[in-house]
Amino acid sequence: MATVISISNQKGGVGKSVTTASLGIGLARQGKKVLVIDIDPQASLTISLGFPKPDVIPVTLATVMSGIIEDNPLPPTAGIIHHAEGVDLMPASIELSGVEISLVNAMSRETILRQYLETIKHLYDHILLDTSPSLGMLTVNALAAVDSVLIPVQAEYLPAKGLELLLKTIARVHRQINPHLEIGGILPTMVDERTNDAKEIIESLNEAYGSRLHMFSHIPRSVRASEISKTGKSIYTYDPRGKVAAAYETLTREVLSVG
Ligand SMILES: Nc1ncnc2c1ncn2[C@@H]1O[C@H](COP(=O)(O)OP(=O)(O)OP(=O)(O)O)[C@@H](O)[C@H]1O
Repeated sequence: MATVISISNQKGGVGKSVTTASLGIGLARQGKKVLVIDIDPQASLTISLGFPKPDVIPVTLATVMSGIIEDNPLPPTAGIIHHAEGVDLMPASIELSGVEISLVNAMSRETILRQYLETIKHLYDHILLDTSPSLGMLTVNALAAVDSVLIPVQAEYLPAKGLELLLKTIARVHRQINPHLEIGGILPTMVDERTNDAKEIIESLNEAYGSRLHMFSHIPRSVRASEISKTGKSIYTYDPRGKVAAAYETLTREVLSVG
């Protein structure tokens, strides 16, 4: 039965999609069966895994979730695409923003995604959810369905209030909808190792959260990593000897070691 992790932060551009793809493919390279699910209507994970036009994909997460909302579910594996580097992908498209609106009036609106995962969890070792930069109903659906949340934080500005808001939302979902929900930890991303600013931000993240949250080893910034979304490849094939590939391999080991 799969462990389910969401990669979440309502701040945009912090490395959620790159982390989901790199951790997912990292786990697949360790022989694990992995499904990555794109829960962002902007579909950046889908695009970065080599589908530049998500709106022409016939079955996406939007179709799957609509089926459950309308009480007419698709077969469990419908729409799942196999990526050349060993992971399965449930793609997103802009139609997901319509699903988010229809969720408002849906019965069991917080658990539609959880209902979907219950039908496919037995097929995988790990399921990773790439959430959108918001704390709306789609993200609540993700938090309601997962075992843990991994929080990428861009080590460029102090995250301060935004992170508190995310932690409060996680605490509320934990209390009201998903008592199994845990915080896996904070992942500092895009760390410019040459600057003192980045080191100071990692230190202040440690001071503020280190005593109550796990801090994963950081992911450095690299030009090669900023290029991968256009290639449809993972960092392991695009820049195999680079420091970002090595850092995501370390993250993969850290995630495996906590189960
Ligand atoms: N380690 C890195 N070094 C350099 N650039 C990176 C790195 N990781 C991600 N990027 C770049 O930063 C940008 C944002 O990354 P990504 O799309 O993963 O963030 P996101 O949090 O998923 O964004 P959104 O909130 O819009 O979904 C992308 O252009 C990506 O290529």
